[in-house]
Amino acid sequence: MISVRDIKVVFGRGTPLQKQALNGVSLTIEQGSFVTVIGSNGAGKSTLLGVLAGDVIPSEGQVLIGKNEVTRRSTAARAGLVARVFQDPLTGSCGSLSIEENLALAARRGEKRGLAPALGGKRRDTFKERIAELNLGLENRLKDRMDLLSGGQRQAVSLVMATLSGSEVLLLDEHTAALDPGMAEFVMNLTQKIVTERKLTTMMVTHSMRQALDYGHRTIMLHGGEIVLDVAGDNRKNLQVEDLIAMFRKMRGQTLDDDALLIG
Ligand SMILES: Nc1ncnc2c1ncn2[C@@H]1O[C@H](COP(=O)(O)OP(=O)(O)OP(=O)(O)O)[C@@H](O)[C@H]1O
Repeated sequence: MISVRDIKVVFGRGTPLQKQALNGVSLTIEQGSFVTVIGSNGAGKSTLLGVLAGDVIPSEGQVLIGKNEVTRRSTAARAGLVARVFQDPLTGSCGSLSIEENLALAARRGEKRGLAPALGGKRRDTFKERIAELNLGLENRLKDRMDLLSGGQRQAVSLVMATLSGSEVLLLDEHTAALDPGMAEFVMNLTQKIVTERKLTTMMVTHSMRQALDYGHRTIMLHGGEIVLDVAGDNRKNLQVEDLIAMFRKMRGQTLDDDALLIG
């Protein structure tokens, strides 16, 4: 479960560039619920993920992950609670380490022990099984360096890594935006499968209105650091991509020139 209460974030306080990125955001996401997050550029989406991951410490408000109050805990201190997959396939895994070394590190996230014991025979078998489930043939390449993989393969492995330490919260920051459409769909279907099987409480930021409505249980829209739309159930089922685009237009008070991008 994730619960944020009246979160306020101000960047560059007291400078001419002062920016209120989040302005009193409150949100509760039940255990196992998958929420998609949309909003125009600068709406505060990444800042909200940062508040949950620990990159951004809010000036006001409270963040709870499960029963843990983590508002002021560093990213490292909450690493065992929260897993994250980024837009750039090169972020979040280490290119110069092998696939299995990356998996071993991910399995030990939030712990202090070294790498060596993490790569014992039993662990290796588990990694092999988990990677084989991707059906990408990577189970025979566990000793290959991570930077030999394509962007899509790397995101698929990153998703497996995100589930290895037992974190119950998964944060996805436009994790398919850099992939070609076919690979993006593969990674999205994989995401849905992993989230459902492992009952992960998930928040996914996307610029694709289609993805926002097709995946998950609930959609929120941020604008100007505030939640301006929060839909689930039948209300969400009845919502069309065109409705979301119309809301974007209304919020921005202008015609979008990148509708095609948003629909994709
Ligand atoms: N570290 C920072 N220092 C100063 N301003 C920041 C910082 N991070 C974000 N901002 C500002 O806060 C606002 C919200 O940014 P944020 O990155 O959360 O938006 P976003 O909705 O993720 O946008 P995008 O879709 O463009 O990624 C923006 O005006 C941004 O310029």
